[in-house]
Amino acid sequence: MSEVRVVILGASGYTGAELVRLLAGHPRVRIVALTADRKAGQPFGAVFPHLAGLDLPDLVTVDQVDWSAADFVFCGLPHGTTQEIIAGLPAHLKICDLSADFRLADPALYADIYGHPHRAVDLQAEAVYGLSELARAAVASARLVANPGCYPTASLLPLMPLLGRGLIDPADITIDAKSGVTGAGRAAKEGSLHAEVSEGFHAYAIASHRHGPEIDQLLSRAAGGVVTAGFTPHLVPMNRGILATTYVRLAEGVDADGLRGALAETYDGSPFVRVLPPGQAPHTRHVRGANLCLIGVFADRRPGRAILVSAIDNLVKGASGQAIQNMNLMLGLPETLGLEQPPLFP
Ligand SMILES: NC(=O)C1=CN([C@@H]2O[C@H](COP(=O)(O)OP(=O)(O)OC[C@H]3O[C@@H](n4cnc5c(N)ncnc54)[C@H](OP(=O)(O)O)[C@@H]3O)[C@@H](O)[C@H]2O)C=CC1
Ligand SMILES: CC(=O)N[C@@H](CCC(=O)OP(=O)(O)O)C(=O)O
Repeated sequence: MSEVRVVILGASGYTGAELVRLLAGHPRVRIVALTADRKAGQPFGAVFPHLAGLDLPDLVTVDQVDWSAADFVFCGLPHGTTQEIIAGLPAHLKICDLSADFRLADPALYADIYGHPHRAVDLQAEAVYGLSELARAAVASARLVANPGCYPTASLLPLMPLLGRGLIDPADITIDAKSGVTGAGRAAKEGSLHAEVSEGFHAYAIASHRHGPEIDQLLSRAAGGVVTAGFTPHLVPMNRGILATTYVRLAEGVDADGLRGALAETYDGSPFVRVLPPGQAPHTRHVRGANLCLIGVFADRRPGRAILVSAIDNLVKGASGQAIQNMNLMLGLPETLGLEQPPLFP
C-alpha cells in the first residue's frame, strides 16, 4: 500500500486534532474523512483554526463516511460509544482505538469498571493492547489495537520491564500521577472550567480511577501473577503533560543503578523512550508536543527502595502519537514515520 487512506472518528476533539497535526507530517498518509457529532457539517479549519491551512475534508457524521475509500481508522470517541461503532465497521479496515473500550481483556472486569456489559465481546477478545515498545510483534499482526490510556502509558513504560525481570517487589508499587487538563477532553465540563482548575491542584478518583485496573492488568501480565498497584491521579493547571512519580521496593541485591541499566537495555533501539542519566529528572515541558516518554531513576533515602519519574505528553505519547506509532507497526512502516518532531520548549 503506497498511500494509506485514513479516517479519523472524533476529529473535532483534542486527540483528533492532535492526530491531524501529526499526520500532516506523515509522508504515507492521506486523510479521507474526519467525523464529529455536534460539530458535523463544519469545515475542520473552522473548528481548529490553527490547522486551517491544511487541505482537509469537512467534518461529517460517522454514518456519512465512505468506508470503501479507506484503509485505516483512528477512533477518538468517548468510551462507551466506541464499541458499537467499531463493531459495525467493514472487515478490511485496520483500526486503532484511542478510547478505553477495548483495553480490558476480561468482560466481567470491563462491566464492573465501566458499569455496563461490553457490547462487542468478540472484538474485545481480539484487540491487542498497544503499548508500542513492549508489544511490537502483537501490534504488527493486529487488526484492532486498543491504544493505552495516558496514565497507564506513563506508568507502565518504567514498571513493566522491571517487573518482568524480577527487579522490584510486585506487592509494593505506588504511582502518584499528575495530568494536564486536556486529558479530560474538549467537551465542556464543570470540572474543566478555568476557575475550577487554575491556581490550585487536587487529587481525584482516589483509589477508584478506571486506569487503576488497566494498569494492574498489564503489571500482572509482566509479573506473571496478580499485581495491585497504588494509583492516585491529580489534575494540575497546565494544558498538556503527565508526570508519574512511582515508589518501588527493590528486590534483594538490586539498586537504583541496576533499575536504570535494565530500563536502558530494554529501550535501547526505542527512540521514543529515553532513560535519563543519574541525577536527571524529566519535566513535562521536556516532552510537550513530542511522542516521547522520559524516565528518571533515583535511589530513595529509605534503604531498599527507589523512585521512578516518568513524563509524557498525554495527547502525544499518551494518545495520538502512540496511535500513529501503532499504525506504523500495523502497516509494516518504519515506527517513527511522522513522529520525529522534537518537543516544543519552553
Ligand atoms: N485527551 C486525552 O489526553 C486522552 C484521551 N483518550 C481517549 O480518547 C478518546 C477521545 O478523547 P478526546 O479527544 O480527549 O475527547 P473529546 O471530548 O475532545 O472529543 C470527542 C470527540 O468525539 C465526538 N463525539 C462525541 N460523542 C459522540 C457520539 N455519540 N458519536 C460520534 N461522535 C461523538 C466529538 O464530536 P463533537 O465535538 O462534535 O461533539 C469529538 O469529536 C476518549 O475515549 C478519551 O478517553 C485517551 C488518551 C488520552
Ligand atoms: C485529566 C483527566 O480527566 N484525565 C482523564 C484520563 C484521560 C485518558 O487517557 O483516559 P481514557 O482514554 O481512558 O478515557 C481521566 O482522569 O478520566
